[in-house]
Amino acid sequence: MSAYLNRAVSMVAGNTGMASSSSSFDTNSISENRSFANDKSPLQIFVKAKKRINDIYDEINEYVIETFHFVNDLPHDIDIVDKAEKELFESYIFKVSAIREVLHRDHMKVAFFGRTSNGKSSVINAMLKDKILPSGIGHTTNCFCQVEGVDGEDAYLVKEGSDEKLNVVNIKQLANALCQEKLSESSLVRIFWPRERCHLLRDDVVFVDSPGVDVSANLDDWIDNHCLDADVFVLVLNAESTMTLAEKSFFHTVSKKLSKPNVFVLNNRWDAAADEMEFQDSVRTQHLERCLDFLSKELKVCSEKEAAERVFFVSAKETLNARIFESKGQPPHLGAITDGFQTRYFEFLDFERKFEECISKSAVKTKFEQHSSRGRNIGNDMHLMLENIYDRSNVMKKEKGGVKKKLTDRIQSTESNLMQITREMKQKIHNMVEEVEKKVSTALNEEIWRLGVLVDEFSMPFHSEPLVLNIYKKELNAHVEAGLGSNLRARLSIALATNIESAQCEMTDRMHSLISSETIITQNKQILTRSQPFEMLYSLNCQNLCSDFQENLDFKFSWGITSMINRFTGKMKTNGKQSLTVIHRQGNAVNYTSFFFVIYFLELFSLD
Ligand SMILES: Nc1nc2c(ncn2[C@@H]2O[C@H](COP(=O)(O)OP(=O)(O)OP(=O)(O)O)[C@@H](O)[C@H]2O)c(=O)[nH]1
Repeated sequence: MSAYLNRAVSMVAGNTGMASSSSSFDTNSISENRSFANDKSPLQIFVKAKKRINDIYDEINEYVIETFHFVNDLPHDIDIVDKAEKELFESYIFKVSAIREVLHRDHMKVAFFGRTSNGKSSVINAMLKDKILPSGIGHTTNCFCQVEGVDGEDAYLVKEGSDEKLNVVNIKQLANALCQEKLSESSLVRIFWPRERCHLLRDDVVFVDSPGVDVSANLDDWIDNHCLDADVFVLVLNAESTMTLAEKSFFHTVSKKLSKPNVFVLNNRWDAAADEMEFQDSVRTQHLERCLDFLSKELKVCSEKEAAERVFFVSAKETLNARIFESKGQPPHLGAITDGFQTRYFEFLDFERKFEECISKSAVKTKFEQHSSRGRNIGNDMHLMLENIYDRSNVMKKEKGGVKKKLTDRIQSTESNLMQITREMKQKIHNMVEEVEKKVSTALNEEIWRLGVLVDEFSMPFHSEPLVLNIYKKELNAHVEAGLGSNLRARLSIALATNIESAQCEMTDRMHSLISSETIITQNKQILTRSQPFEMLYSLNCQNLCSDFQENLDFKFSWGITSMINRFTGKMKTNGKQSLTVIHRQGNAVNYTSFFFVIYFLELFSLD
């Protein structure tokens, strides 16, 4: 009672209280309240929270998608993230998108219950400031009607199980549409009303009107289908009578299914009490006490103090009338039915403000608390997973760093060893070349000394005829070339081949020591195929060597005998332009030729 008095005093301060006449109606206070309803409405708590949580979820969505793509795009050969983890990251994308969808649809829901004709539809219409739902004497609401805001100018309704949008131009049409259909009591008709016509719809409040609780035994179904997501319940009572068992038992069931539902009680038709002014206070006290007891002691949904802020005495019909006049630019008190309109009207405004505060806070809590904790959990889970991945990649980085260092060190040591081996091998090759040169030179020298034998073996008959002589020379050259070649091959090939093979083996062994055994196995085949048998080729081409030789069958040699002896003994350097001494000798031409060859070859292959 005291709460009521405080409320009444605060609302009508400066006026004559409940008995004030409709003519002294304070229009300034009303417009103040109206602007409050629009701009500073407690519903903004929900509206802002919804915007904020949607923004947060947009960010979470970006984060989740970006993370998934990052994880998914990691090279497959890098074993940091396994398949299960990738799938988990992907699952967060679906989770977040599902939550975002729910969030976009989230609204504040208020459901109205009470006996038939108590004025449920009238209360909703008064709150929406328009005759949206049909109301009248008798059972007018035959199913659940949900009024929700929609963008645009056109109102329409959608029946349960259908996507068809039925145009609704006016209330009569809506009433007809609802009556024509044989709808079950617990079915739902959704009425979409332009949200700009009412701030409650604009701010995402959804109203649910119900058939009278006295006309159905299916209360459980009603609760399951229409009440579980409701943020606020309004019990609309008829102030002309007392609360019935049906009304009480419905809310008992609600409070069993939902933990501490927010229940407001409207003692509607309070205008009727004005007809019996002398009993008004006592009736009010009686109703109030019963309602407070019902909320705090029977349902136990709130304390007695809180309950005092949830019980109101209003006239929905009057409020609706006032608002309709107001919307036409006329004074609201024209809608008054009886005396005390201003008090009842303010009490209705007070109900609306408390209702808005309650529904806004409750919806933020019930709708967004869960989503925000889910968002936090998703963020935390992903953070944890990414940290694990980060730790793993750090370990891997360390390992790879170690391997890289080992390899770099190995490359450096291999490079320096390779340079060392290359140097040594170059030296070895150089030595071998020198040795080969020496051996070839020695062998060639010896063979040249033995040229006489080769020439002696040449048995072609000699003739001084120039033509025959040319053929003779050619054959002799070929004979010497073949003989010298085969002699050199016999003397040098094996020794040189052995030498080269051992050098090759040494080189291969030393190269093997530089590379790992596995690499050797894979490379061995190639190395083997590359090692061809060593073969020596002696290309003497006597024909060319002797091309500048002009025989003189008169045997007029220009070298002196001493210098020739010096030449044979190697004491004398030759430049191919020695003075010649003439020797005259008749006899065996073969011997002369032989002699000549020896001298000539000695001059050619002189190693000086
Ligand atoms: N005097 C007076 N009449 C009211 C008030 N509220 C509603 N009525 C009238 O009561 C009748 C029933 O109102 P409704 O709003 O249809 O009641 P309801 O609870 O929705 O009824 P159902 O839809 O049948 O369950 C209508 O004729 C209204 O004009 C009020 O505050 N004062």
